[in-house]
Amino acid sequence: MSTAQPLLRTRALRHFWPDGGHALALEDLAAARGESLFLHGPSGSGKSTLLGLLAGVLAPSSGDVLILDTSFSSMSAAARDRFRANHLGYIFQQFNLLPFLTPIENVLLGCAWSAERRKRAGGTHVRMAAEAQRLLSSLGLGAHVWSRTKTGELSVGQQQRVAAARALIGGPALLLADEPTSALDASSRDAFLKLLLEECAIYGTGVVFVSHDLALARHFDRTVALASAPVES
Ligand SMILES: Nc1ncnc2c1ncn2[C@@H]1O[C@H](COP(=O)(O)OP(=O)(O)OP(=O)(O)O)[C@@H](O)[C@H]1O
Repeated sequence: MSTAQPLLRTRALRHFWPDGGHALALEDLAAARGESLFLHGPSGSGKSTLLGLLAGVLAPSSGDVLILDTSFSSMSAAARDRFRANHLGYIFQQFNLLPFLTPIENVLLGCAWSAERRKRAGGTHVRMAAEAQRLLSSLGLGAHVWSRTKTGELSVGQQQRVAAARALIGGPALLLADEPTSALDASSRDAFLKLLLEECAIYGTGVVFVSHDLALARHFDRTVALASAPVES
């Protein structure tokens, strides 16, 4: 793993929820640019919590998260939003797409808040739309679906592809994915993951992919396990 260009590092990271019931304590984690990590653990072990910490939408109780050598704790809320828009893509478990927009319109939202991402996606509306189409095609969504169908009318597997393209457009440094394949059968899941990781490789995008399904681990450079038991504060 290269130390010259660290993608992410965590330092003594701990997170306690206000009710005090559960906590996350993580051994220090590091990933190089372009590296793909598979994060697994049973339900309730803190996978989504960790993704929230890595995305800077949750502040840790103690310890620190650094993305591209930059600590979220050193940033104002506005700077965090900007940093996230520029460098992070997120695929949510429920996709969080806008159902009345077309797939292309949904994908373009992925770079709507970042001039850097728009530039990397081509800069002009025409070029960005072409890049959105390329991504959707590469991720297995046929041309007949792109522009005319409302995203809410697509199947789960098709929506998953739109969500992935939205997260990837403009080449974020880090893609965070929260069980986006849980509704798919095994062969569709494997095919989708292969395509997704190929696109990440094209962009040089590193990945933290969360799942409880260990069978998916073989697609990734490295596996990180979260323990099931809550830790003591
Ligand atoms: N907003 C919250 N307030 C209080 N506790 C929370 C909150 N969000 C999560 N937790 C608790 O933190 C623990 C870890 O939750 P998290 O959603 O991170 O687990 P997970 O591994 O992603 O689970 P799953 O696989 O079921 O999605 C759980 O015990 C959960 O109840």
